[in-house]
Amino acid sequence: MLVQVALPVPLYRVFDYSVPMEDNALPAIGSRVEVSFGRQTLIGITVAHIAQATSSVPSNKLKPINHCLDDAPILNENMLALASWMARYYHYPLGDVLAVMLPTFIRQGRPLDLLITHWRILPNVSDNDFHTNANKQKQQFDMLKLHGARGASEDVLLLEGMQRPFLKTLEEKGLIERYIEPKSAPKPVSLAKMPLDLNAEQQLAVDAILTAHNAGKYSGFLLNGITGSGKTEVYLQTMQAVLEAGKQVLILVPEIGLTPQTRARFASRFAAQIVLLHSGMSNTHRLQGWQDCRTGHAQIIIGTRSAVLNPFANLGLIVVDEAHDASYKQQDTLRYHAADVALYRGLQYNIPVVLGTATPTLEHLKLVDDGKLVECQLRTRAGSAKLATMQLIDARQQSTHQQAQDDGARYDTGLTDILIGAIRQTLEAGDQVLIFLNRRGYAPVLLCEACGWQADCPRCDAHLTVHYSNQANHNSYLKCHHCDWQAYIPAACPDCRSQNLDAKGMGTTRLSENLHAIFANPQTSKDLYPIIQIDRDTTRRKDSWEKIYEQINQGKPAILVGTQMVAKGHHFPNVTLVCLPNADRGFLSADFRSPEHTAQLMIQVAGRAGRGNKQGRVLIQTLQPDNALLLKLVKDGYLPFARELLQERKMMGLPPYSHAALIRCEGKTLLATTQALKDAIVSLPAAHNLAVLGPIDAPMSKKNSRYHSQLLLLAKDRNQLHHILNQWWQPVLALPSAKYLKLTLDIDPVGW
Ligand SMILES: Nc1ncnc2c1ncn2[C@@H]1O[C@H](COP(=O)(O)OP(=O)(O)OP(=O)(O)O)[C@@H](O)[C@H]1O
Ligand SMILES: [Zn+2]
Repeated sequence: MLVQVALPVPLYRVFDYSVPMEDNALPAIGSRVEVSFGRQTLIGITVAHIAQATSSVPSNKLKPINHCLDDAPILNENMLALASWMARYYHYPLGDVLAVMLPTFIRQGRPLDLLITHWRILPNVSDNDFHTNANKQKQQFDMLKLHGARGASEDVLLLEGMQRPFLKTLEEKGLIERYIEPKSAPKPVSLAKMPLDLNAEQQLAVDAILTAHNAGKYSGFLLNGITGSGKTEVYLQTMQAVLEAGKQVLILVPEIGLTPQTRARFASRFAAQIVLLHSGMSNTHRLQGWQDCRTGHAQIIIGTRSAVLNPFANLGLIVVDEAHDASYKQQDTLRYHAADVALYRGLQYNIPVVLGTATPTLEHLKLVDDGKLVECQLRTRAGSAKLATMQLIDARQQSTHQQAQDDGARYDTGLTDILIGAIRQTLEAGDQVLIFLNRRGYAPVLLCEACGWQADCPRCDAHLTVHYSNQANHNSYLKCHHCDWQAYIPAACPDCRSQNLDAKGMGTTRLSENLHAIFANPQTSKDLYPIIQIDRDTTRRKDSWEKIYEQINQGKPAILVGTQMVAKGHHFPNVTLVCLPNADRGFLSADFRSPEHTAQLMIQVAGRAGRGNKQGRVLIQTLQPDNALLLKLVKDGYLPFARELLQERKMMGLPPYSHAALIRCEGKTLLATTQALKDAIVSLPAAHNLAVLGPIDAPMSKKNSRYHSQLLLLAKDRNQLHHILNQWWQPVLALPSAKYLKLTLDIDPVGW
């Protein structure tokens, strides 16, 4: 007998190896083996046993495995089935699929059992054990103290800023100790807090999901509930029954929303083993989390996209929160969509899968129409909160506020007087204001007023963003938000030498500055209200988002200025006014998906208003107040708007009424990338109901000094599309041009 091994190489096949005589048994299917591959040594997964006679490799060419790494399979049938389904559906090599699925340490062949060092404070040690001059030690001691009697793992402590030498010193002084936490079977989950009384619609949703759970059947649900309708409470009460039945629950959350607050929402309801899985974790923790899912130690698993690829001992429910969120689609290597994979896994385990959102994607609405998802609607806000009112402000007719500069000249703040009046009124009433601007930095363009020169990225088809701050540290530079290229701000125009360079447009930093100028005390120029900027620049540091979060939750009047980071599921009860000074631009974009995505973002941001006891309102400042789509969204709300878009897509035969595959080609010149796609089309099987669009230059065709062309296949029938790709895609990758170009395939792309 031989073993067939899936190896992490970009080849669409598995490899046959023999097993040395002295090995007593064949490596089990699902276990890791180390093999020689060319001149490399690789670690792969055993996926089958075959008789030598059936191998296509002649026996004198067969190589033996070096050794088997596992006594028992690390991947069960369920996981292997998942891998092979993903390989088929996404047309991606099996070995590479497995490489994406597995934690780094598993791929590197490390043992499964990790011994993670924990540190804790010894009992009877108190603050008095420190001398006054041991400040730094005391500070480190206090950090550990925050973790209570159980302490925390070394990894976590180092991440928080503790330093190893100090841990050692404190240990030598007999103040703290290290220990290895024994893993015992988790205790049954119990309630830490009483559930809320559900309203009728919430109850219907919980009942529907639990009916599927009790029957042990797969069922996909779209929990379509407006912002603040209490979807979380539906998750919690459904989870309760599932956890009490001794099953695990997986909750997927968008990339950015994964803050300690997410954990706290679940930890405050259940006394349970909760495991967090996200991209910022160390390899040690990723492996530990993977093991905890696999052994059943983890009872509630909260994770971003890739958590859906984990092995689970006894999964009972999957929740995909904010299911519309773009971060669920992986945009490189294996381009999977976590919500689609979640549905597949639900089928595998015969369990319910809940996709929760206030702004369902058109794909999910179509699945409801097709009877593939059961829709549960929550049409009102939970508790006493009311949905905020939405109002358009015509920025063409309203004058924008002019602010005087030190030299007396006036500049335009980009905010209409109506908006400023509403902000002032809200602050004076003791409430908070949220202003949404989806652009970080100071300004999106640096322009020469004399000759029209603009500062562009030398590596991308994009303007450089001006990062500029008036504050003391004078940190000014130009930066490309696509490739991170940085440059100094030139003193004069490189083309015409004019010194008349001007930053055009508005980023969050500039808007915050304008707000300082407008709302500060005119005598002292001190802020009367804090202005809190929330974007990737201000939350880069580990704990900065948490600090901001705390400050907001104190509830004092403040102005929050944020990018889409603030749109995602946050609950700030004192925000009563939400302003969108120019969020509606997306309705003008050429991308047919842009209105859908823009509307989702607008509704999510708007949904942050009035979640507490006071009525909220939303002001949308626009230059296109007659735009039919915008009017529909504001007047009728998201669902009727989405239904209208869906109707348009149907008429035009666009997804979800057709199925798409996007082929991208990346190379040194557009000529080469376009030609490669033309060569590829030649072998495309002729088919009815298949539209071939392109090759065309990709949007932003130059990125990071590489050029991109693309080709789109649109088919009426999904099976037909996959049938064609099965015949066509692998030969395309074998074309001569594919050797020096990068060709990728994206199934169900979310943008093109
Ligand atoms: N049945 C209920 N009775 C009273 N209050 C409730 C009930 N259900 C939920 N709530 C409260 O309503 C608030 C909003 O709920 P939640 O954050 O779950 O909304 P959501 O639907 O997730 O909104 P979003 O989509 O905007 O994130 C929370 O403070 C929650 O405690
Ligand atoms: Zn760039």
